[in-house]
Amino acid sequence: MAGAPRKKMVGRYEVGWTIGHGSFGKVKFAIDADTGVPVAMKVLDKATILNHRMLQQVAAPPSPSLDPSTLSSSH
Ligand SMILES: Nc1ncnc2c1ncn2[C@@H]1O[C@H](COP(=O)(O)OP(=O)(O)OP(=O)(O)O)[C@@H](O)[C@H]1O
Repeated sequence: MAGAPRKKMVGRYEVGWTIGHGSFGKVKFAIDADTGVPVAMKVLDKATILNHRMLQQVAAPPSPSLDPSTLSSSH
């Protein structure tokens, strides 16, 4: 018996399907497992980060602006 499919977790976020694609990677639907709040999680392409010298920004300490944005009705 295979059982239920494994949930992919990134930190406290349960990652789901791909919502869209942008210039720097893709955006995934995710749920904050602690609160149940749905968010949009941007997944950056490693090669693009290196090419654009964005590594310092990505490695910076977490700040509110780096948190996955809450899904908005504008998208
Ligand atoms: N907060 C969000 N809620 C719902 N969907 C989103 C959200 N943010 C992004 N998306 C979806 O993901 C797609 C890609 O978004 P993303 O921000 O990566 O690209 P972008 O708008 O082209 O900006 P960038 O130039 O930074 O790549 C959007 O077109 C939209 O479909």
